[in-house]
Amino acid sequence: MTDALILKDVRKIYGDREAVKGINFSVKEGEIFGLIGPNGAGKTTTLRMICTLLQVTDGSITVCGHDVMKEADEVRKIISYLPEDSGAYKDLTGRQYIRFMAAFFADGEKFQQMVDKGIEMSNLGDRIDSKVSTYSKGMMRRLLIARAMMPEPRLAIMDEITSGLDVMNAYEIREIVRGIAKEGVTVLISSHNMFEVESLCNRVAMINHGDIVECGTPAELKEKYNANNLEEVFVKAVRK
Ligand SMILES: Nc1ncnc2c1ncn2[C@@H]1O[C@H](COP(=O)(O)OP(=O)(O)OP(=O)(O)O)[C@@H](O)[C@H]1O
Repeated sequence: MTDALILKDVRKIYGDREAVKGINFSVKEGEIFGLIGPNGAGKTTTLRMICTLLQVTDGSITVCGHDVMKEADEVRKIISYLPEDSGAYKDLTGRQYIRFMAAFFADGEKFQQMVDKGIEMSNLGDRIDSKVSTYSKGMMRRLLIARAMMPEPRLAIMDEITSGLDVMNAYEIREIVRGIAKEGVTVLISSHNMFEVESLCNRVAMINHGDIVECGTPAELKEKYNANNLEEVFVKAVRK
């Protein structure tokens, strides 16, 4: 398997604060990879650098062979990013929102294909014609994931996709993410919920205070630390 994403010695400095301290990890094509760590660890900063939304202070990031600094336009064509706090225009219906967003990417037949795919993926049934302002958090998240997947990215990046959702909705979103990966899309998620990541991700990198403290499959890490779950691994790894 080739690497869809490679980070080499990546640093981010905000003013006098070093938020990301020279991190290294790579994500293989078709993997679901989790970047996990507590609040303020540097997850969002890392995702935003990968998405070309933040300048990298030092080091390099390559997405499917393209350098995020030197080939930002190429990178933007092959990724999608779903920020944690993203929303949709509340006065539009789900269908209108999907059509509005698809128009940025395509026209003619391709536009219609994109809209059909988005509507199917959102799985909103009749509610696709209700105003977004009437959607539950779970429905909103499904609509946003559908929007993010419409342009068929090679790398889908999602920040805390299940935060604020109840058990059923979070379960459903994880199923959608598994489906996306089955279609061959590489998925990078961030989360502070270590239990959810364990069941969803092929591999994880644990980040704490801007440093990667561990990286591997959940099974490898649990064995290495003789731990029952990733939360225990994390606690043991940061105490090393
Ligand atoms: N624009 C900014 N200016 C200055 N410091 C920032 C800025 N954005 C983030 N930081 C700091 O960088 C560090 C990493 O923040 P980041 O948001 O990347 O963490 P995170 O792991 O995503 O946390 P959370 O789970 O709370 O979203 C924190 O100490 C944060 O306060």
